[in-house]
Amino acid sequence: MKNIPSIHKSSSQPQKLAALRQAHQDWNNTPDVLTRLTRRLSTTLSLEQHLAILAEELGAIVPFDTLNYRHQIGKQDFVYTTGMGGPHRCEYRLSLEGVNYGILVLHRKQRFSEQELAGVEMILSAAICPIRNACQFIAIEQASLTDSLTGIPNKRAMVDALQRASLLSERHGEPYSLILCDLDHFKAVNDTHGHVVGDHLLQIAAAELEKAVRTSDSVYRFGGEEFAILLPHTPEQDAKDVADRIRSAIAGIRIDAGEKELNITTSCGVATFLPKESSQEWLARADEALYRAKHQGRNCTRVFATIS
Ligand SMILES: Nc1nc2c(ncn2[C@@H]2O[C@H](COP(=O)(O)OP(=O)(O)OP(=O)(O)O)[C@@H](O)[C@H]2O)c(=O)[nH]1
Repeated sequence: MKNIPSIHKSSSQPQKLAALRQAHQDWNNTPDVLTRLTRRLSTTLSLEQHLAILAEELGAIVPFDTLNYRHQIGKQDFVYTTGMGGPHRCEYRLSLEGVNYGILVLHRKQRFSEQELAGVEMILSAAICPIRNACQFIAIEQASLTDSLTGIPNKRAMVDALQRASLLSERHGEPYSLILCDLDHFKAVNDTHGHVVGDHLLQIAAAELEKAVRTSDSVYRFGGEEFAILLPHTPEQDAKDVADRIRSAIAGIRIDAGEKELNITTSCGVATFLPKESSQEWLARADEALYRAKHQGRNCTRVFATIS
C-alpha cells in the first residue's frame, strides 16, 4: 500500500488562513486592472462577453472610439464591433504559440501615443489566454453540432433548429416545412461496393442536397443514410416541390464504381408545422410520411397533409 503523507498541523496555519483571507479580499476589491480583467474574463466562456469586458477595461485606460475584432472559427466568421470608427488605428494579430486567435483593431480621432500602444499590448497579453479558450469553446461547440463524415450539421443541431423553428412558426404564423429524406437500399451499396464507396456517396449526397435548396434552408444529417431539410417560410406544396427536386438531384448522382456506374434514389417525407404541436410531433409526422414513401415503392415523396 502506498504511504500517504500526513498533513501536519502547525502553528502557522491560522496565519496562512488569515493571509489567504486577505489575499482573497484584495483579489476581489483590487484596483489592479490586469487582475480585475483576468478575473472577469474567467467568469465566462462566451467570446462576445470576453470582448465586451476587454473593451470596457481597455477603454478605461486607453480611450478609443471603435474596437473591431474578427476571427474565422471553422465555418463561422466571428465579428464583434463597438463604436463608430475614427481615422487613427492600431491593429493587433492575437496569437498564442503560433496559432492565430483573431485580429483586433482600435480606431479613434487622436493618434495613439507610444505609451498608450504599450498599454494596449499589456492588456491584450493578459487577455489572450482567455480569448484562446473562448475561441476553442466555439470550435468544440461547432464540432459537437457537425457530422464528421459529411461536414453538414448533425442530428443534435437539427433538434435544436426544429425547436427554434416551431417557436418562430407559432409566433409569426409563418409556414415552416420539414423534409426527411432517406437513401433507398443503401445497405446494398455498402454490401456491394464497400463502406468506403458508401461513405463517398453520403458525402456527395449531402453536397447535392445543399446545392438543391435555398441558402435560407438548412440540411442536416439525421442518421446513417437519412437527411433532414428545414425550410423556413415554405408551405406544404412548395416543400413537396423541393422534395421532388431533391429526389432528382440525388438520382442524378453518378459514381464510378468499377465495372458500372453507381446511382441511387431517395424517398422523402414532408410535414409542415401545425400550430400547437411540439417539434417532436412535427418530426414524427415527417417520419410517418417518409415511412409511407418507403412502403409505397420508394423513390417518391409523401406528404403528411395538414388538411384532411
Ligand atoms: N458507408 C456508410 N454506411 C452507413 C453509415 N451509416 C449507416 N450506414 C448504413 O446504411 C445502411 C442502412 O440500411 P437500412 O436501414 O437497411 O436501409 P436501406 O438499405 O437504405 O433500405 P431502405 O431505407 O428501406 O430503402 C446500413 O447498412 C448501415 O450500415 C455511414 O456513415 N457510412
